[in-house]
Amino acid sequence: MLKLSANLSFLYQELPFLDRFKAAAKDGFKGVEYLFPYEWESSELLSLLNENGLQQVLFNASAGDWAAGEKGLASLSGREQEFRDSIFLALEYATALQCPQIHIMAGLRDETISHSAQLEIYHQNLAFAAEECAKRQVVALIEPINAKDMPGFFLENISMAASVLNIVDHPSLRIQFDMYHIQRTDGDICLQFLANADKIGHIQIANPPHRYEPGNGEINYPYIFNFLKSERYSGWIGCEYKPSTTTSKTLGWAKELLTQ
Ligand SMILES: O=C(O)C(=O)[C@H](O)CO
Ligand SMILES: [Mg+2]
Repeated sequence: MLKLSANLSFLYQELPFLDRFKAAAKDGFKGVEYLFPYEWESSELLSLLNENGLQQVLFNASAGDWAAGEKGLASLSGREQEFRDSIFLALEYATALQCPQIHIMAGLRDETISHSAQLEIYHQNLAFAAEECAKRQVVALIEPINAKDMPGFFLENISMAASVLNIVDHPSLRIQFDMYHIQRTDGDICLQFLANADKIGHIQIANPPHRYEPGNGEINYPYIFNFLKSERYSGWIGCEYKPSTTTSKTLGWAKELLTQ
């Protein structure tokens, strides 16, 4: 059976953040994910998870100065210590929230150094993060993000993510396969999934062109869900979409999956 997680940074934005846990549980979600937990105490977040019978599925390691446009630290020259500190902090939260995976964003291409030099930094930082994650039974995830939404993002497509995993070669490092980004960058969602199935740790969904809910856009999600069932995908599927109306009204497509 497919397991859906509510991404609370995207869904239920009609509510204050801490109220979104209850709303997600009321709609039938058993898991939640979101961008960053760091402005709240982990004890407060843990109480909300427990009160609402929810599992924390994923959150991101700090991505640098997000408000100033930074998109991760993992490939940035001269930021190695900050990167390591971001992993230690993420792992403290992951342990407290019993969260099995963290997403580590690559950062933007730095044109002041060569691509290969930046790639080498990325590999080394990910090897460090994977090793630290393994000590806590946490999986580190990397996600290719489409260049139309995030120009200059260093990890630009699924084949680059696969090649990074081949080089770093650590069992605690896997791909966050966001179908919205895959569709906008490469297409061939099912074939890309099959080619990389052994490397995929987490899936996220939204429907192009507007990043709306599955039932509203160009990807045929009923076909994709049947495909994932036939492939016996057993990880979580994060609903990381922009609801086209209030969130609960966009969940018609998920009724069967949320009531199982
Ligand atoms: O935007 C996405 O698709 C993500 O999953 C990141 O965590 C945030 O940019
Ligand atoms: Mg995503």
